[in-house]
Amino acid sequence: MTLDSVSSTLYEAFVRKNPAETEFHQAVYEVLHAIQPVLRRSPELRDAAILERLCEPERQLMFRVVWTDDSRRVQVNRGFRVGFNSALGPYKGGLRFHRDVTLGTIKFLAFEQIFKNALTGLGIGAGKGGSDFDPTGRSDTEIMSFCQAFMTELHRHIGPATDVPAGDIGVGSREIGYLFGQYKRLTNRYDSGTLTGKDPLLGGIPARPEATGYGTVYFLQAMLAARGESLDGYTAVVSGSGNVAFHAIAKLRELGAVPVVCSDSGGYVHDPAGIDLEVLRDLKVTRRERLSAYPEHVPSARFFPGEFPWDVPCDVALPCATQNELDEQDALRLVKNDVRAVAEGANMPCTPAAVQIFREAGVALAPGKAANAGGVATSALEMRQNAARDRWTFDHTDRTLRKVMEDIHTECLSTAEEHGLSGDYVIGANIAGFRTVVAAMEANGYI
Ligand SMILES: NC(=O)C1=CN([C@@H]2O[C@H](COP(=O)(O)OP(=O)(O)OC[C@H]3O[C@@H](n4cnc5c(N)ncnc54)[C@H](O)[C@@H]3O)[C@@H](O)[C@H]2O)C=CC1
Ligand SMILES: O=C(O)CCC(=O)C(=O)O
Repeated sequence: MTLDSVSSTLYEAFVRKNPAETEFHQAVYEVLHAIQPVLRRSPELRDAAILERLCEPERQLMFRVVWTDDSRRVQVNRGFRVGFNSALGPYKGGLRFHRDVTLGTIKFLAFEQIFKNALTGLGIGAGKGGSDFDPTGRSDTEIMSFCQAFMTELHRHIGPATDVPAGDIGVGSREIGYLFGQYKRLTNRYDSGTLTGKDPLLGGIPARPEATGYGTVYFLQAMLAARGESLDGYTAVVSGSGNVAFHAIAKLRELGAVPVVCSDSGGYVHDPAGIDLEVLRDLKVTRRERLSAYPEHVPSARFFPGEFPWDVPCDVALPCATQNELDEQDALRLVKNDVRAVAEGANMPCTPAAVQIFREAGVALAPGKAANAGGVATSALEMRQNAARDRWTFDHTDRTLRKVMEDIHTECLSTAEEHGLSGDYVIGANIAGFRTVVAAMEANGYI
């Protein structure tokens, strides 16, 4: 994947300006590469420095988070919130709590969110935040203490019309509840539109926990249908066992596929009979344990410590854990095993070399910014529900989500076709998202 000389000069300047933020560089490079045909057709975009604007966050917050652990020791973490682009609406995107989080991680995630949120068509700008706080092994009171300290600083910068955070890795409805409670205490504002992914008791929309995983599978289903195939009887390999992976596995089973693998940072489990959802829920959701305990409950399953699952033969692969978890060698293994389609439930899980292998092999590849857009889309529906003081049902939300995902699929497909790259969803998603956000920036008077 090479850039033309103008984009290449721009990219080099961008890297100099954002040193050492390699994930951010990777995300920007993919977009620059994908939109080259648009820039060739519309050279005026270069004159308006549209790419320089797009790659520079509108605002970046970095703050100290001080909290006390259960043994009364003072802990200091770093908090982040990046508002990347507000052309389409309030900043929208999740919070990630993970020990590896840096400003560069948050910038990459917020940048991806620009195009993803544009694809939903739901009037949301792009943001992302988080902390290098490591929730592993922390008690419930420690999680609450951290969330309250984090919100003590963040509350000044967010609001239902400004910036609406939600969950991501390490942040689920429990954490959103603690964050929201503190937000209300500090602001004296009790309307529920400032955070999404809330428990329905606090104003959350039903099906938000399911939405990212379900949406990824709806996209995958549409992609297979466009090739005259279906999920029925297909073997699936899913990485991760968190929010996205769990609900992707559930939907795959419902649609007749057999998901035989899931994983966590300790390794992967292979269950040839199909992952048992009740066992998985009990281990990962209820008891927050390691996946290595799965074979204690399902003796026919095997756990592979320290390994990635991509050499298990499958028809469809769904990387749903984290960025760059599937590399060139993994892609070659999947292609050798005749994988039909790959759907990115996670953000940027395939390395650029892996993406290239899938492209050359003609494997249908759904990029995260399209495939996992169901989560943020359903968050936008939650904002709509909250603003109208309404209550949606699970079925209504799920039907709307499915339609949003089918529409995104159609837009990616037709955009790729328009540029002579039929079936290339990476090009289709990037160009379609880019066109929408740039049109909005232009309509706003190029802010
Ligand atoms: N929660 C949401 O609604 C959305 C999440 N995503 C993306 O989906 C991915 C998963 O997020 P969630 O399921 O929400 O998080 P989660 O915290 O519920 O689960 C994360 C999973 O990834 C695994 N994991 C984390 N770091 C890892 C590493 N370094 N190596 C191997 N496995 C690792 C964890 O063990 C866990 O199974 C992330 O890339 C996130 O950005 C994308 C769109 C929306
Ligand atoms: O629901 C949201 O606002 C955030 C979802 C998210 O963080 C993502 O799409 O990666």
